[in-house]
Amino acid sequence: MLLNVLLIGTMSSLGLQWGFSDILITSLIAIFLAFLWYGVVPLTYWKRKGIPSVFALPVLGSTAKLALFLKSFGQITNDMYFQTPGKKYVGYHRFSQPTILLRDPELIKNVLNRDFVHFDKNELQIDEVGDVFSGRHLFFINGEKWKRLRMVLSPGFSSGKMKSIFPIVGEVSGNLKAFLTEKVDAAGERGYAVDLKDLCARFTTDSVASVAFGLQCDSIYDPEVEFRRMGRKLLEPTLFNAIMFFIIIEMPWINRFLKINFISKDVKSFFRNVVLNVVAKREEDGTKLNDYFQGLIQLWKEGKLRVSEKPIDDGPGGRHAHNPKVQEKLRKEIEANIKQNDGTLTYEALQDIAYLDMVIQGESKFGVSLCRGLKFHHSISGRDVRRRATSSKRYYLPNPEGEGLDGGLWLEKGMVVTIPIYGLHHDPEIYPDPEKFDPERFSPDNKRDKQAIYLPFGDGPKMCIGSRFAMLQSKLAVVSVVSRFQLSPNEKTKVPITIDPFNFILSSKYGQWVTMKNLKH
Ligand code: HEM
Repeated sequence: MLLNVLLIGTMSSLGLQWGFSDILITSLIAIFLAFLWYGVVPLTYWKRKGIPSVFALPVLGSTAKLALFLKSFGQITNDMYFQTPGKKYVGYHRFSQPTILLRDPELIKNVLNRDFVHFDKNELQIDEVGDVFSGRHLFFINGEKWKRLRMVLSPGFSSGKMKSIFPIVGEVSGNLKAFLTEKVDAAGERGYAVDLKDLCARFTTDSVASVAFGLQCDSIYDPEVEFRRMGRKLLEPTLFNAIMFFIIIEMPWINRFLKINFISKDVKSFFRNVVLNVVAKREEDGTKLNDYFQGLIQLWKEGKLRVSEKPIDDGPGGRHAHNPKVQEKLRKEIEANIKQNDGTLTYEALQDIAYLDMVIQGESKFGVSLCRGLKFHHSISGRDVRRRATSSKRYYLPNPEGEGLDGGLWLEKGMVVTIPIYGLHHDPEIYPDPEKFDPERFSPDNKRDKQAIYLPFGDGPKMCIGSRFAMLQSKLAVVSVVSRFQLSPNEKTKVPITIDPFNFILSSKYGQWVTMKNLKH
């Protein structure tokens, strides 16, 4: 357009008269040139650099199906991962933006851990002033601000802290068991058909409300309570939300101007009020609970939650869980463990049930499962982890075709590197028969050599801060359900799961249906 205006201006200043058709033709030429300049020329980037790349359409790039909401984030990177076997990394385009898809486990480990200093910034652009809720969330902030907040929050997720909140999550999982017992007993022989995706979200809501705010919200019994409604709204897979999330995630350079809020106003104001009310109530009656919120109030009083940029001193079925044999083995281990501990389940005993760990890890490899449903935030493991090259010192990636070859790539500052977790977890070279639900892959011995490529919580200094909490509540929920009920697929169960393309987290479109029955003794 600018070119068009300049052309028209130049022609007018030369005294040439313009008719409608002249203006139309000039405009079309200007649009065509802009299309070439912004939509086509950037696609030659990888060829110019001599780096293999995946197909990209002009303007829409390699992620066209994502832009058209035909596939989800995770599926798109997964497709690119499987189109490029044998490469250490390849180039692709998010619109016209050149981006790296990193495939090699060793390079992935370096980017996430050893060379983190080169990649310590998030690529997402959330307006910190206009969208205080998300803009100041650990997940979105960068550099020194991130480092400081991460350090302050980390003790709240230590194993010691998990032990202290164990009884609180234990109580919620007790509610889950009581609720299911009522339903399964009432359903009799035909069993109780339930969507695990929804049930796990309700369990998570109750457990987060208890642990974080000391609130009993009972969404297990009443799915329409406001806490749950607002939580659901936060990530509702509507077309509008899908477009907003798409802009925030895939077009962060546009969001710098649009300043889209990650969380809608009513959800924000609801949770803001929850926080203010809880603080006011505790201040008023002097209550001090052993929950996460009490820790935050303390940090806030000490001024430690102020996000500062001041540098800090570092100092020193068959294929999934319906599998009856797996259920049986798990049940036996749980029973043996509880028996050993005089009929109670302690925090330490829960950590000792090795097979429980293996089942949950086997499940989370799939990305969508009973345990994955237990996440409370946008778990992005089904999507991918991304890092942006930020250091003033440039970063070098070796030749993508193999060891010892000349020629690699100096990453330009700002270049985004994508780590295709879903693809890695489904690669038959890494996990033979990858779609098979097989907890044995995660036995202590087998797990050791998979460490670099088992990344449900990411890795390195930015690894999921809530992983211990996620595991704790997953374990407690699985124990409550498996020790009491037999799970089997029903006519609504979809295998394989259909991924919802409108949802920016990996989520099954039609839920995860099972039928629960009382165990036969
Ligand atoms: C099954 C459940 C969960 C999964 C699979 C999951 C997965 C992830 C992944 C893959 C990352 C990105 C890590 C990286 O960039 O290397 C992440 C980051 C994060 N997760 Fe989780 N998560 C889960 C549950 C939770 C819970 C329960 C909380 C909070 C209580 C939480 C809080 C966070 C935060 C704050 C970050 C950003 C950390 C940072 O940038 O320093 N997550 N999570």
